[in-house]
Amino acid sequence: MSRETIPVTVLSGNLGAGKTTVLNNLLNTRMDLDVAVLVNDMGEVNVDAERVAEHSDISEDDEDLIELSNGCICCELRGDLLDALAKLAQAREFDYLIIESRGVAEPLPVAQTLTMGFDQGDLDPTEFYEETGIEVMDYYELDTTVTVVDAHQFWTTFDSKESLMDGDTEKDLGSLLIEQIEFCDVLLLNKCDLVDKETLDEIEEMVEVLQPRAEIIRTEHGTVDPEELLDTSRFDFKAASQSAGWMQELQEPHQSAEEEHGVTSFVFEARRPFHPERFAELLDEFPSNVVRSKGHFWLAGGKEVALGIDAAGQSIRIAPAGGWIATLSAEEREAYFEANPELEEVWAEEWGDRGPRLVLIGTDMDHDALRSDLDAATLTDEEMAADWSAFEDRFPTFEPAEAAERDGAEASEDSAEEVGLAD
Ligand SMILES: Nc1nc2c(ncn2[C@@H]2O[C@H](COP(=O)(O)OP(=O)(O)OP(=O)(O)O)[C@@H](O)[C@H]2O)c(=O)[nH]1
Repeated sequence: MSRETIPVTVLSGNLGAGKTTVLNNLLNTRMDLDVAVLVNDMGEVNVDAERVAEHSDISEDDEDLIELSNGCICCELRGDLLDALAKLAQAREFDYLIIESRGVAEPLPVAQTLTMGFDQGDLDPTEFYEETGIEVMDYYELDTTVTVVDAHQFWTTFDSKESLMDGDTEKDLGSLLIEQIEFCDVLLLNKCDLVDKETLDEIEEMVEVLQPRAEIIRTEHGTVDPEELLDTSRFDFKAASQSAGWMQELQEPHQSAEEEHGVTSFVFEARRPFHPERFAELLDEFPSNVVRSKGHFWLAGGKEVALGIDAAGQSIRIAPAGGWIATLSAEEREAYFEANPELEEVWAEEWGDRGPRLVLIGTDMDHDALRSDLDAATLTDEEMAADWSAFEDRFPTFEPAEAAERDGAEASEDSAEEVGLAD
């Protein structure tokens, strides 16, 4: 098989979800593809690589098996990953590459590394790259991103407060799981042998709300038709990064009916800012059945900048989400409306587009109670007329200059601050 670029499948999934089992199954299935494998393991010794070598035709000394240990390919090993892949492609001909990322790796940065190479802003070029100018995009094309989910541990992980270090940031397992679900083309719901049908339906319903674009496949012991994972051409960076359920909900809001297992989502919108202290208190006490919330909001005191909120599991990230359109000059605003006519619908007298717009996804959520709690966190008539700078405010402050032009409702990752509002 010959082609210009080598397609790549990336396997992600929490610790022990079954990535290596899936990989070994794939390698043991007769395929007319010559597959190379890159395994990124946690510790100094690459146990997964040994197991791949043990259970397949690929040997550990084989050039087709690369191990990157003692670091994470989505953080500190990104440069190493680019070099290893470029060298691999130069050294040998093969048709397909499978990358098994380690248990805590986020799929998005791995996908970015493969699609953008060294052009990622914060990545220093390696010696190899400086000398040769060769990098991944010259040889590879991301074909499919796969998340392996442990159905048996699903709800435990989902609710888990247990945290892991992911590079410099601490992440709880629940939010990692959500990120992995939100960013994939194919989702393997593995270990189905350990779970009853009703639980599986319940998990699937949650996954469908969080990630409507993914193909969900139920598996036992990682057994899956290779055609579902290799050479599918399903990966599309833009679609993948924008496909999460919350994003669709914000773009086409609808009140979802109570589903069989109570997984629902709704959009909260208001024309007033949140009171900084009341909103912080609400976030401190946010019900645990709200599993995902995302969007932007207006905080009394910050008339210039919209703040983005991105909450998954136990972690809440706040970041500037751009300036309000209302702060633009009349001409700029005109041009903005021409390009985005739908924005005229969210325009209100006096405050323009300022106001919270959040989507909440959860199980058995009491929409009315949540809506009224959120409403109660916005300013009262009296407070609207008061001096907003006098309100106690525990939120991080961002200067207008930090806020790039608002792009949808997304919080910019670069300046996000993990907030522990309770502290
Ligand atoms: N019962 C059952 N066990 C499974 C299944 N899939 C994998 N396992 C077992 O679960 C354990 C973890 O599987 P791995 O394939 O090592 O998981 P992993 O995601 O590669 O794990 P890390 O590399 O540690 O992140 C192993 O003992 C597997 O044999 C399954 O579908 N059912």
